[in-house]
Amino acid sequence: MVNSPNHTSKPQLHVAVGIIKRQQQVLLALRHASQHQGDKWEFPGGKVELGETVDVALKRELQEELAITLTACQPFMQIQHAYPERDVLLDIWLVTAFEGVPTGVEGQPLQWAEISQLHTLTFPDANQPIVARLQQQFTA
Ligand SMILES: Nc1nc2c([nH]c(=O)n2[C@H]2C[C@H](O)[C@@H](COP(=O)(O)OP(=O)(O)OP(=O)(O)O)O2)c(=O)[nH]1
Ligand SMILES: [Mg+2]
Repeated sequence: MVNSPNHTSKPQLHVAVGIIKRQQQVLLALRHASQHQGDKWEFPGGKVELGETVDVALKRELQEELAITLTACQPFMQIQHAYPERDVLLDIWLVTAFEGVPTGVEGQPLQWAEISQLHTLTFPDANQPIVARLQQQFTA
């Protein structure tokens, strides 16, 4: 394919992901059954659009999906993962300040999950290193 830099036909997605932390908990949203990696818990976020910086994309996604306004964040980690049907670059940010009350605008269930219990939940396959790093960094 002419437009694909690595000459494969797999989509390459750049995804802005927010870890919204409150004391020893993080906010999770349940992906809809019909979505890629459906019925799994995600950190809210979504695809970076053409011409957007990642932090601008994250701010937009958190507004669209949760109706909160991101006011401060810092880079946390990046994960490149090859799913059979698409490759993703997860650009993960720690959200350190926001305004508003998170709401599942798109009807998605939300939960504040204890960081120490994250390993008991089902996440997209790419997320394992995020869970490991959160537990390493924020649990005793
Ligand atoms: N938001 C999010 N996406 C993740 C995580 N882990 C993971 O593998 N992904 C993958 C699943 C999807 O393939 C991709 C996100 O794409 P998406 O289609 O859900 O993005 P979006 O929010 O822009 O969705 P849409 O508006 O197009 O419906 O990243 C995660 O923790 N959070
Ligand atoms: Mg999304």
